[in-house]
Amino acid sequence: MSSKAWTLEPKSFFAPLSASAEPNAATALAEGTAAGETARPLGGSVCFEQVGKTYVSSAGPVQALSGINLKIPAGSIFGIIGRSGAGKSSLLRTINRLERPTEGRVLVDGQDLAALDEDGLVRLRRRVGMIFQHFNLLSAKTVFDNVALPLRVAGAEADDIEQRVTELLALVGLRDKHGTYPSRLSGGQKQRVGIARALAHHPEILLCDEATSALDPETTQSILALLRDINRQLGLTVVLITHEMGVIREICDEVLVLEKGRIAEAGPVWRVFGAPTHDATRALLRPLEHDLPHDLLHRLRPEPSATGGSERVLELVYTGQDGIEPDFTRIAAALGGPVRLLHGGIDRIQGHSHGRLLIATPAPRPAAAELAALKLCHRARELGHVANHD
Ligand SMILES: Nc1ncnc2c1ncn2[C@@H]1O[C@H](COP(=O)(O)OP(=O)(O)OP(=O)(O)O)[C@@H](O)[C@H]1O
Repeated sequence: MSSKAWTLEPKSFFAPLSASAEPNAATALAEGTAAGETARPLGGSVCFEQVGKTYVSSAGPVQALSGINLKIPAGSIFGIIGRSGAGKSSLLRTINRLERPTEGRVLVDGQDLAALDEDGLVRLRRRVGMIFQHFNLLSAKTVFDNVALPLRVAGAEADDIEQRVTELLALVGLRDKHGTYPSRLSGGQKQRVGIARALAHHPEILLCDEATSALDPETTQSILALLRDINRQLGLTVVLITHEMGVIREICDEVLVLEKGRIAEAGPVWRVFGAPTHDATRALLRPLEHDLPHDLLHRLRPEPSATGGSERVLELVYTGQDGIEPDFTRIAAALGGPVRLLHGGIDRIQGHSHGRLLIATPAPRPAAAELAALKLCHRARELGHVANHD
């Protein structure tokens, strides 16, 4: 569990993940905070009590959440996973009341969000920052103005805005980008601006909706490093949705698995990932089971992309028996479509082919087992899907 204390942890703690441009920039803000502000009372816990959410759509009611009872401890990094449509965003968005539950209650530090009036809602949104997959920056405004926006809306003085934005840009490693427009930034830099903007009002909770899904693996690592530094140094609760199980394994303390709007299982990551008890969790964890190259693991999803354009990833194993050899012409013919070799290798041992190949194909059929039945390999299985524009 993350420490909620304001004491700074040893720098070496950050070493493995500190890939940000200014790796321990969070320290600067924490130190600045300690000098310039009074420490806040510790906060940032979230409690869901029997939460349900039913949307009314033209096609009829859609039950997105049902019977959610859960506590997110203050100061933790909490992951929410589940298949597409499981209710992850609906649940996350109840924490800043972008969605209102149709049943039950959501409490932030014991305060029932349903009871908030308009002023209370404004205060809540300052306590709960949010970052998004596509960053949601204003393209006609500079980095400085994007980060300053929530402070301006709140009526802050120009000097205070200048000081806070400068602190925030140092925190996220973008000191030299004040006057740059978003179109001139990389994806990782845009997300850093999004993080700085979300932290403008010293929130106690940071909600992250697929915050690294649009980023390459290396940039993902640097954003995760930043989120973890922020969590450790500022004591902020981080609640994140991701399709990338590696992200959960890397930085989360606890994880919730949602399945069809209900809790499949929840608990410390070591326990849920170490001994999953629900089929939905096992399906989500399948990509982690394989010894895959890092970039491929990062892109692998348990299901095809909802918007189309993804390829199946198949593992073909050769054990040297029966003279079976990798034959791409026959494999492509069996799949009825093109095949890309992603990874793998074959050794020749006393004239027999041994090894493993990972291939990608847009062909939805046949099932992996049929490739073995056709003697195109000894064993085959489907590992998941990758978007072919990745
Ligand atoms: N505004 C809405 N009106 C009607 N139905 C909705 C609305 N928002 C979400 N839903 C439905 O509620 C269910 C849960 O959606 P939600 O976006 O919370 O799932 P999710 O797990 O975040 O999915 P994804 O991973 O694809 O983003 C889905 O069936 C979705 O179609």
